Amino acid sequence: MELSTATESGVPETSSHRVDQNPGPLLTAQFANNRSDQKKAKAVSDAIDRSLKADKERQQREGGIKLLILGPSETGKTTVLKQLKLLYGTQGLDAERQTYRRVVHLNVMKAIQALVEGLQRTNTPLQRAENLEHLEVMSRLEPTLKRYSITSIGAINPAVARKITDAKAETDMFLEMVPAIKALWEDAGIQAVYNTATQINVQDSAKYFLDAVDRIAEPEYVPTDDDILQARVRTLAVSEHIFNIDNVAYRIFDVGGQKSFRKYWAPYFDDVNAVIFMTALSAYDQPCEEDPKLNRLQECLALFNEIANHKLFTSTSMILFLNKIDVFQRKLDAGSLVSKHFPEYRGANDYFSTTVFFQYQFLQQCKDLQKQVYTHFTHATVS
Ligand SMILES: Nc1nc2c(ncn2[C@@H]2O[C@H](COP(=O)(O)OP(=O)(O)OP(=O)(O)O)[C@@H](O)[C@H]2O)c(=O)[nH]1
Ligand SMILES: [Mg+2]
Repeated sequence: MELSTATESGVPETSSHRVDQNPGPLLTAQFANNRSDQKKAKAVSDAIDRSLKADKERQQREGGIKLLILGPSETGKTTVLKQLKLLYGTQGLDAERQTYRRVVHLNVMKAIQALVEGLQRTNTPLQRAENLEHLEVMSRLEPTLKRYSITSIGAINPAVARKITDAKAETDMFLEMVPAIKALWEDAGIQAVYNTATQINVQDSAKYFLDAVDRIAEPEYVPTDDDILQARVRTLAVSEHIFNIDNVAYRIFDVGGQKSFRKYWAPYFDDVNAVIFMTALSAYDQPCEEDPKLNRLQECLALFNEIANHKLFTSTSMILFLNKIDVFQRKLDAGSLVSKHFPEYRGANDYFSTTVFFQYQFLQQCKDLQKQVYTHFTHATVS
């Protein structure tokens, strides 16, 4: 992963204080029964409180450092987790490699489908008339494709079992679509939609996968680490992952970022050492999927406001990843104006000025001026 560091990041060390003897509640009761010894009882009670606190700290220390990866959907939370698996996991991404074969197939089909939708919505003509028959193939397969959806990898999820009924049928469908996918992706009409229509909801990895269709369609195709980093699977449930880094256990939680899944985050907010808050800078010109009237980055700022000022995170380190800087740069290069979506921005439309502006927008959300927010500009799909 490429990190461009604005400030140094860090996770606080837990206290090394240890209380070995816990007086226990029985002792307190004995003292409390004797009125003249109330002072002593209070002292013991305080000792118990201190002891419980120390126990909690020890538990936390022995249970590892707890880190949450939070942020809206599609900002790269699971991608960061994959990077951690590559860096610190015992088997990298091998455990999920086979499952990702199907994910990649689906990603390719959904990418071309989104581009075809964009073509139709923007009334862009195809360059080659003979490609019209491929549009027909696409629309014929669309209802079937809608039924296929992988929403979590490795997790037992009844919804997944219902949706993915037949992996072979899915692969056959992909292979049947390959000629249409290739011809359409090479068509100048589709390329124009990809290059200019930033408003269409096509995934960031579309070009990566569509350029690689021949390799992906090979019978022995096995996804590479890069393929897995680029692949998109919506996270539904909160999942916990344990990494041992320099003999310290890190318990890292990945959550589903869509609005409807955020209600499941709160039970994990206790005793958190650090929060990595993910945001996709490239979303500055995109509407929210759940609420198209809302700008994605505005919605992300509001969510960061909630998290950074949450009462359970007063002493939690806040690490802010301003992610997808590659896509962000590409949009600026294509002439997409930040001021069109953030009218209060009056500066130049270059990378440096705009990133300073966005960083300030995020830091401004934090009401506690003493709170350190460690900021990084990231490109999470670089291996
Ligand atoms: N180009 C580019 N793509 C990225 C970057 N980070 C993540 N992606 C891609 O963005 C897509 C979404 O990433 P995820 O990690 O699944 O997003 P998420 O935040 O976990 O989303 P939810 O699970 O829905 O909450 C994937 O296809 C990733 O490969 C980046 O820095 N640059
Ligand atoms: Mg995810």
